[in-house]
Amino acid sequence: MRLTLSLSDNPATTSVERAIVEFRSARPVVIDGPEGSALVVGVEDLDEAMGAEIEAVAGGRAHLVLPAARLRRLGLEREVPGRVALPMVERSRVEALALRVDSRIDAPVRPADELDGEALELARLSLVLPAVIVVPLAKGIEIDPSLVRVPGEAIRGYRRARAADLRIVSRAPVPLEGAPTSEFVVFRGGEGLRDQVAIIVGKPDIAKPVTVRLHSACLTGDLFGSLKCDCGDQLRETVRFMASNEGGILLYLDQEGRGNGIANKIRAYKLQSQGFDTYDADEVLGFEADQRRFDFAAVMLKELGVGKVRLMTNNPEKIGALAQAGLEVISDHRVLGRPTAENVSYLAAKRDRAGHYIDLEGMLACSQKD
Ligand SMILES: Nc1nc2c(ncn2[C@@H]2O[C@H](COP(=O)(O)OP(=O)(O)OP(=O)(O)O)[C@@H](O)[C@H]2O)c(=O)[nH]1
Ligand SMILES: [Zn+2]
Repeated sequence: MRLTLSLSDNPATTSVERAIVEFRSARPVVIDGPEGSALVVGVEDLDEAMGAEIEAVAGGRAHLVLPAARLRRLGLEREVPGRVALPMVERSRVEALALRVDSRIDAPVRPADELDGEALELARLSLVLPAVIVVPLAKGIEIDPSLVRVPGEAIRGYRRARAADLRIVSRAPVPLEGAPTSEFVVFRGGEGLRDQVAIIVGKPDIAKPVTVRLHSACLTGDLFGSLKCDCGDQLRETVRFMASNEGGILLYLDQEGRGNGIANKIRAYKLQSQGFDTYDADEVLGFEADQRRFDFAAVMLKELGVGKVRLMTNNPEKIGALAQAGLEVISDHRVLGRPTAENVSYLAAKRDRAGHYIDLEGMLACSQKD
């Protein structure tokens, strides 16, 4: 008898998720495109054995793909990702080209093709360093049939498909300090299968504009009170404000490190300890200023029945994303943490380089009064 039960109603999304698991486990995957297929592996995972295997199948056609941000840091003015033929650079230099601050590029860089771009997107979705080795596969070449294959097109459409698919899987009251009437509502189906959480504080009237905060996870700041950012203060101040006013909804979004993941954020912190600011450090690693998308937050709010929001934020991107998704957004409420010696330059960079509405002088004056 043949089992006909379908494993998924969306095979494209499923194949991307399998590819993410493989990528995070340091196993190569095959991306299929209209022009052909390629074997792809993250630079982070390139060890001697993997390198030798790649050389065996590559026949001189393997290349290193780097995002535009990284190429800029290597001294090239680029708007699009680029590729360097691996036979032109020593394998031992690959990691340096992907990561090292003092690295220089001395081989020709050609524009990446569509499949190269999809390989980089897979690395980003997998929260590994966005630097990949791509090996175009010659027609008819035999490869291990247990390797996971994913259509490139599915990678490109993944974030959008996932956002549309979020569903509530559990909810329960969780009394919080200072906000005893709070409920946690867990959504499943986000990017990379990461769960997203809505915390309903008090009893907001959803017929009126609801006070809302989209809060991207920050392990160091939210949980440990890191002095490098303002996240912990913003989180607690938001809950306190909602509890002592008409209630509200806080979306706690699994977007650690502006969506780059905790490993890349701590890599960026290491670079910051060497003098790079928050955006430059991310650029060295190959990330543009902000990886996050907030369209799925609008889906969560709509599922909770919310149509009008009063958004607590300083970030114009969040305001734009919710408005774009069809929510009515009032955005006159800023959330200011405490400026510290360690976070003023971070706050100034957000204001000057990402256009966040941060009145740093006002914050400093306030904190001196306290
Ligand atoms: N990559 C990177 N991420 C950081 C750094 N410092 C903080 N973060 C992350 O930045 C994000 C901050 O998110 P939010 O608190 O939502 O803040 P925001 O985008 O500044 O917007 P608002 O607070 O709403 O004004 C979290 O995901 C943090 O983990 C850093 O130096 N580098
Ligand atoms: Zn933080």
